[in-house]
Amino acid sequence: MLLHFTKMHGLGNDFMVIDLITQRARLRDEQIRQLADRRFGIGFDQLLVVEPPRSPDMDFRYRIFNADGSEVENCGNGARCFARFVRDQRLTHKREIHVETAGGPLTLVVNDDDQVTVDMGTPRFAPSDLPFDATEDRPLHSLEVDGERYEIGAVSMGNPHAVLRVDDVDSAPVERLGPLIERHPRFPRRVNAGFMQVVSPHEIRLRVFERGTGETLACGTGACAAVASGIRQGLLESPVTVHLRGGDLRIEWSGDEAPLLMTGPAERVFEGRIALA
Ligand SMILES: N[C@@H](CCC[C@H](N)C(=O)O)C(=O)O
Repeated sequence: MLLHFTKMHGLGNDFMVIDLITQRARLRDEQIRQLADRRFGIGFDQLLVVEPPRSPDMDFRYRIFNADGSEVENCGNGARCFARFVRDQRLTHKREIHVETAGGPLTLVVNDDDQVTVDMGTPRFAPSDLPFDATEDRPLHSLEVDGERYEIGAVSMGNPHAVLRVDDVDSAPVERLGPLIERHPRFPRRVNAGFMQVVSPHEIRLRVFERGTGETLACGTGACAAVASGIRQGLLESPVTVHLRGGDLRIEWSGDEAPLLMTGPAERVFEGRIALA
């Protein structure tokens, strides 16, 4: 069968987006890995799937798969692309869109300048929310990696994040530590590893080694988690501009139970049809 797809990106974090409301398909893990391959397939960091909602209060169900085929709870850059996709495909005309994800409900708002603001919900720090093997909920946890001790913030944005503060993201050992943190035994479902450089209370630089994908040019939930961890540690104040290798995001969070808002662009690159085996 031929499956219609759209290739999109949010700050260079790239996606294959498929509409499973007007089309039918069931993708196996190995098919997702093959489609994600940048030489033998289409190439993407995540596959985003649009489905009908299960709850009548929601507009869509939004499912996310990493390049390794694993299904995950949330994807921030993907959420902005999702909003743009459902409007471009005329699946909705709404500017405020409510979606179900495996990590909880999200509200996506398409602004007049076509940037998208996502209400990402409230950051969670309890170790059991990630999950993370630790007895206390603390701003920083000591983690031994490759014989060295690091202080990390543990944050759930629906999906799990470990945030490590570094002096300079350009020289940070992302390629070496990223995979070790991702698969650290204290994170039983693996984790996304963020490397945050604080530039000022309102500005950070960030690189993220993503669970199931590797380092990406930008990670939306990673940006939210880094800012939430930085605010909790008293290093940052809302709003915060996050400089990622693919561009900038604006994050606002007034703390405690307040929702965290992420604003940034969403771009369509091309459309195509692919034969599924
Ligand atoms: N790129 C995403 C995050 C995608 C999921 C992540 N790799 C995970 O496994 O949790 C973003 O923009 O948030």
